[in-house]
Amino acid sequence: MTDISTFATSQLSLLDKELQAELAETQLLTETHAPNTLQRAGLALLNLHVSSQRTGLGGKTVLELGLDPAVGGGELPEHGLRVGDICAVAEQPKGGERKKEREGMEKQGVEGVVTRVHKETVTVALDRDEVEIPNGKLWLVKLANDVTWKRLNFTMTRLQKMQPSEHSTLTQVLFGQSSPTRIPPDDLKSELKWHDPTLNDSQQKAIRFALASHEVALIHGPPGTGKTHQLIELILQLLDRDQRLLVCGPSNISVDNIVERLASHKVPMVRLGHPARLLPSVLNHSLEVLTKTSEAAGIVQDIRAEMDSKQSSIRKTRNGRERRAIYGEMKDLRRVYRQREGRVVSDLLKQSKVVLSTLHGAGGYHLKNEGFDVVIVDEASQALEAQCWIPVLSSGAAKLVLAGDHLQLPPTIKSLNMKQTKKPAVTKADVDNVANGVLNVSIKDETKVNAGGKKDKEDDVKLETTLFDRLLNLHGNAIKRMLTTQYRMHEKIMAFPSSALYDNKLIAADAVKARLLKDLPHGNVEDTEDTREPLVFWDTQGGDFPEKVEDDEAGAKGKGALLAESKVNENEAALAALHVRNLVAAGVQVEDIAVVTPYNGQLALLSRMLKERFAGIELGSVDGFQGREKEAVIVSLVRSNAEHEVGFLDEKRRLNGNSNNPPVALFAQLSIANNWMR
Ligand SMILES: Nc1ncnc2c1ncn2[C@@H]1O[C@H](COP(=O)(O)OP(=O)(O)OP(=O)(O)O)[C@@H](O)[C@H]1O
Repeated sequence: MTDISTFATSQLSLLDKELQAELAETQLLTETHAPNTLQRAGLALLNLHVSSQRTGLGGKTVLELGLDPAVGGGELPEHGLRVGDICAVAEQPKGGERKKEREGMEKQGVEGVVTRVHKETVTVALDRDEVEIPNGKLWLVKLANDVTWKRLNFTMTRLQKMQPSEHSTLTQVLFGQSSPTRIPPDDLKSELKWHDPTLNDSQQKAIRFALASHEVALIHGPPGTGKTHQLIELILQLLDRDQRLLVCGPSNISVDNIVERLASHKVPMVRLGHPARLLPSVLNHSLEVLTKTSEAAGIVQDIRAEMDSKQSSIRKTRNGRERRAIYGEMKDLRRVYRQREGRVVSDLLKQSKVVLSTLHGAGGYHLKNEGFDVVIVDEASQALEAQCWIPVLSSGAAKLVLAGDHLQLPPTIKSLNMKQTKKPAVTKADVDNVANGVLNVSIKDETKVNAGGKKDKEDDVKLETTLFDRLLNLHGNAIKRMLTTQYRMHEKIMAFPSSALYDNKLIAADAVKARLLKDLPHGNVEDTEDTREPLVFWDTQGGDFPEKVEDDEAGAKGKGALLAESKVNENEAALAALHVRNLVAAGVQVEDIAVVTPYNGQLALLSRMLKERFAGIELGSVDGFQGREKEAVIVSLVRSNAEHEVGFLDEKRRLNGNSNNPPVALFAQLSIANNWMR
C-alpha cells in the first residue's frame, strides 16, 4: 500500500529535477549566445515581420511571421522550430547592442506557441492578450518548454492535497488501498455481439476482461499484436453500454491513430488539441474546427470577423492613440467572443460520447465540468505516471483502461543517470538459443527492471516507473490480459523478443509468419541468399571491426547540450552499406529498407554513406525510430571492444522489435551486424 500524499510529494520533487535538466539543456544556449549563433543552431529566426495577424481559438492573437521584405523576403533559413514549441517574439536587438541589453529585449518579448510552420512563414499564437507588436524587425527564439511541467505539477499537487475522503474507489485501487473488485468468472464468458468479427481469441478475451473490470484493466500489447485495433472494439462495446469515454495517448499521433480508426464507425466524438498539431484526416473532429463549422458556430462567426478586421487595422495604424483605442475595442470584443465560444464548446462536448485528447490536453479547461465513466489510455507505457493522472483526475471516471507494453522502452528521463554495466543483458547463449530454436530465456523480473538496470524497491518512487509498471507490481497479473498474436513479423524475427521478453507467448499470424523478402507482393524481388533468409546475423567479431569514440555533433545540434560523446564503427557501417546494396540489387525497393543504430555517431556516418546513393532509404536511431514499418531492417549495433562493454545497450527493451511508440515493425527481414552479444 502506498500513501497517496507521500507518493505525490516524491513525484513532485522528481518532476522538478526533470524540469531543471530540461531547462538547463535548452537555456544554456539561449542565454549565452548571440541571436546569429542561435539562428545558426536552428533555435532562432531573425529579420522577421508580421505578414498577417488574426484571431484564433480562445480569442488569442495569432501572428504569421515571414522574412522582412527589407531583407529580401523569401524562404526562411533552415531552423528547428516545430509546431508546439514555446517561443518568444521580440523586437530584434540591433547589431551593436550588448548581450545584457539583448537579454532585456528577450524579456520584453511576448511568449507564444508555434502553431504552423511553412517554408516562408512561422505562425505563433501569443499567450498574452493585450500586447502591442512593435513595428520594427522582430526575432523569434525558442524557449524551454515548461508548460507540460506546470500541468504535471498542478495535477500532482492536487493529488498531494486531497483528503482521504476525496479519494475515489479508483484512486484507492491505484494505490493498493483497496483491492480491485472481484470479477465473477461468468462475466468473462458472456457472449458479445462483435462489431469486428475478425478479432482473435486473445483480443476478444482482453475486451471481455476490460468490460467486466470495475476499476482498472491493463491490456498488454506486444509489438504488432493489434492493441489499438482491439481498443476500437472496446470503445464501441462501451458505447453500446451507454458509457461516456475520455480516450487519451501520450502523443498527438497516438490519439489521431484512434480518431482515424473510429471515424468510419460514425461515433459522436470530439478531438481536443490545436488543429495545427493534428493529422489532416482527423480535422473534421477537432473541437476548434467544429466551433467554426457546426450549426451552433454561427454565433461566434460574426464577432470573429469583426476581431479579425480590427487586428488588420492595427497593423495599418501608425498613430499610437488610434492603436490604443483599437486595442481597447478588441478587449471588449474578446470578452464577448469568449463567452459565446464557451457556450458552443460546451454544447459540442455535451453531445460527444467520446472525447479524445493527449494526456496533457486532458488537463485543459474544456474538460473542467465534464463527467466521464471510463478513461482509456493507449501507449500507456510511453507515458510518465504523472501524465496518466491528468485525465484520471480531470474526468472523475470510475474506471481506467491502460493499453501498453511495459517491455518496450519507457519514456526518456533526462535527469536519470543511466548506469552502464559490463555484463550484457542479452548473452551469446540467448542468441544461439534463438538460432537453434531453443527458446528458454527467462525474464521473470523484467517488470521490475528500470532503465538504469537496478531493481525497484517496494514503494520506491521513480519517475521512470510508469503507472502500467507500478500497477502490475502492485496487483499482479490478475489485472492484466495479454494480446498474443502478432501481425508484423516473420516467426523467426519474432522468436527473439518472444523468448527474451514475452515468455514465449507470441504467435505469428498466418499472413506474416512465413513472409520473406523474395515473396514481397509488389516487386520482382529475386530469390537470393539475401532475400530468402528472414533473420541474418553478421558476425563482426575480431580486430577488424573496432568501435571508435567520436564527437556527436548531430546529437548535440539544436539541443543546447554540450557536444556529447558518441560511438562509430566504420567497418560495420561499410558492411551495412554492402547489405543495402545487395538487397537493392536483388530488387528490394529502397523505400522498403531501414537502417537503424543506437549511436548518433554511427547514424551520421551511415547517412553520409547511404543517403545520397539510396534516396528514400530510412535511417534512424533505435530510440528515435518511431512508428515505422519496413520490410527489411538492418541494425548496426556498433559496440565492439575487448572489454565487452555495451553501454546503454544493456537494456533488453532497447532490442525489442521496437523503440518508443509505436514500435518498429520488422516484416520480412532483420539483419543484425555486430559481435557484442558474444
Ligand atoms: N484480429 C486481427 N486480424 C487481422 N489483422 C489484425 C487483427 N488485429 C490487428 N491486426 C492488424 O495488425 C496490425 C497491427 O495492429 P495495431 O496497429 O492495432 O497494433 P498495435 O499493437 O497497436 O501496434 P503497435 O505495435 O504499433 O502498438 C494492423 O495492420 C492491424 O490491422
